[in-house]
Amino acid sequence: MLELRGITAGYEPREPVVRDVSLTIGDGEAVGLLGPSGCGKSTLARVAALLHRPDAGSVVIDGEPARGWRHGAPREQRTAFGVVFQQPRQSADPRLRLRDLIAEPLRATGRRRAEADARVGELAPVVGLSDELLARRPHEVSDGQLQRACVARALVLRPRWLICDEMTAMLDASTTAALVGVVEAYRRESGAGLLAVGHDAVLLERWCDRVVRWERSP
Ligand SMILES: Nc1ncnc2c1ncn2[C@@H]1O[C@H](COP(=O)(O)OP(=O)(O)OP(=O)(O)O)[C@@H](O)[C@H]1O
Repeated sequence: MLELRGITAGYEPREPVVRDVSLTIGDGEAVGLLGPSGCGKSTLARVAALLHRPDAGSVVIDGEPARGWRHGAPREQRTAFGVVFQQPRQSADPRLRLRDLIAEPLRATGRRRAEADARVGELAPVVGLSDELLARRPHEVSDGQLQRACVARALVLRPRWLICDEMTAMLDASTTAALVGVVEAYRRESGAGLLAVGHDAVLLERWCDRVVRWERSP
């Protein structure tokens, strides 16, 4: 179970964008978070993935409170999360070929080249990337192709939890369907839970077991 308990968070301690929000995601559950632009959904998603330290409240992962944030989080907690953001170009190192971008979390956690190559070889067809695309750098591929690589990168360590922050906002209908299908296939096989943030009520209602709606900044 992933629990967000009484989270207050933002960028100015005196003006939090998220105030005292609690949300629980059960094992294997898919929860959608809908709300207007600027209400703090991405901020909460980043707190859930241990990427943003809240001003108050706690994140409890399978009964254990988060023991740090970003690189200060212990590896086993940090790597329990796979995260996909809206803008693949902002989260992709422009120097890396797609195959290295997907393998980045494996290299960062000290896995050998052969293991990384094998895992990338397994994931590339799942997300629909050919060998030729894997050899390209981000500026040589479309946003949809880059987002396919970012989804593979999010799955590469076999996370227990997926946090998808407007993962499909920039994508056409067929790439959206393909990537939601990839996430769902992974969840069926692994039992991972999901927090999917977005604006598209139709998509989230179809995708998730439960949708939480924020009307305005809580
Ligand atoms: N790095 C930052 N520094 C300062 N303020 C920020 C930062 N990131 C977001 N904000 C502000 O925090 C508020 C909430 O932003 P957030 O991105 O969490 O909202 P959101 O609901 O995800 O919006 P959207 O749907 O448009 O992505 C906004 O007013 C935004 O301007």
